[in-house]
Amino acid sequence: MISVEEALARIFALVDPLPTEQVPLRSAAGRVLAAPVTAPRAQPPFAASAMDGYAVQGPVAPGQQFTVIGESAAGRASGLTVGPGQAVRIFTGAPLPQGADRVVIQEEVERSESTITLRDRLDEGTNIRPAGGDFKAGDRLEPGRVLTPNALALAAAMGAATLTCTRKPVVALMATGDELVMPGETPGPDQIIASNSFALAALFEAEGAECRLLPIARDTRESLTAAFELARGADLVITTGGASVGDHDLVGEVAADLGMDRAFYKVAMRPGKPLMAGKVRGMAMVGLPGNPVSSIVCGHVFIRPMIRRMLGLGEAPAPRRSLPLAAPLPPNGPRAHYMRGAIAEGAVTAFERQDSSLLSVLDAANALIIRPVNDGPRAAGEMVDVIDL
Ligand SMILES: Nc1nc2c(c(=O)[nH]1)N[C@H]1C(S)=C(S)[C@@H](COP(=O)(O)OP(=O)(O)OC[C@H]3O[C@@H](n4cnc5c(N)ncnc54)[C@H](O)[C@@H]3O)O[C@H]1N2
Ligand code: MOO
Repeated sequence: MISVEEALARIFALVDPLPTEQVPLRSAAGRVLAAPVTAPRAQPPFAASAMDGYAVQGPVAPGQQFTVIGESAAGRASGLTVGPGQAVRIFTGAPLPQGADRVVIQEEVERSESTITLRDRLDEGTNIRPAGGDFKAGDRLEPGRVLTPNALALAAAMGAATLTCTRKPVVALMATGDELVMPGETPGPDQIIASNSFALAALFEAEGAECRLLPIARDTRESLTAAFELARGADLVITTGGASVGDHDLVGEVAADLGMDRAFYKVAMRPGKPLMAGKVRGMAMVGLPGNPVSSIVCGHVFIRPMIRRMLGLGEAPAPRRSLPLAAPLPPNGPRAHYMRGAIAEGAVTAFERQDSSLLSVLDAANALIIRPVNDGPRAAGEMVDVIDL
């Protein structure tokens, strides 16, 4: 058995960043930017008013009077030059007239015909947004980042109608097992309802992948081979179940028959021991254990980082942070233990029941507590690493 770290390194080695494609700005939310966006001009392109009021030449004092000589509105500059004693009526976002160095807001002004008189209390600011105050021509949105709503607005302001993004990894999810039926179907007395793929698809799609749920493969060579056939064209095939040592655990054998180049089988972790990975027919393949919690924990620990690598976001394990324990923990055994836990008031507690079949416990959890191999007993207050769920 190899360590979690070694397994992750070998998983990273199975994939490369995917090619890029052009994506309309409107569809680019959550995508990974793969080429810089460069501003062809500054924003604002001209010095602009930040308020509705009057553009004048300073300094200003209460009681001072100006003659209004014209108007500058957003999208319609005045074309005028403001001299001493002159004012241009101006609105938020409008270009500042030549000669003006201050906008007096209209609340601070008494207007009569074409004369304004400044009131007693004048604010300090100029109320002017300098040209290029937001960004300058040549400023860039750097690639290798996820396009958040804020980044999309910035790209739009730079005038980019189409963005170069990394292609979405296509992940084929293959649940295996004679006992499984789909939600909505009526299970026989000795059947259960398939759940793993729904969590995994949601996790991977949130990370930027496109998931295809294949029909459930039965525990026969024929059915598994047919399912692998249906996975063709995917970047990554994820199987769940059939990974262990039982007589009906055929995923490894069938993958081997299909020419799998195996990177490893079995990892010193709990849950997730019977994990396998390699390449099959040009696709990366990871075989996850069937126990729902095992498959989902492996999804967090291995597959999400793998998808990020395919998206060109580097090679980093799942982010972790350090938190104090709210209750003591017994010593750990020879496998790294990813314990389901709950964070409350800045401290984390492991659930009593840690069996890898318990989806109700996983749903109640908001963290995985990482216990290193052969970690000793831990007292309340000691720091542990956690992955937020
Ligand atoms: N003699 C041994 N037995 C087992 C070992 C071992 O080392 N020696 N390892 C155990 C561990 S650890 C795990 S994890 C499981 C993993 O086994 P498989 O990957 O072969 O998974 P299955 O046997 O197919 O299923 C396990 C369990 O999960 C249920 N399952 C499977 N797929 C789904 C799904 N898509 N949705 C919901 N539930 C699913 C399945 O019905 C079983 O109950 O092996 C241990 N055994
Ligand atoms: O590794 Mo199994 O995943 O402990 O339940």
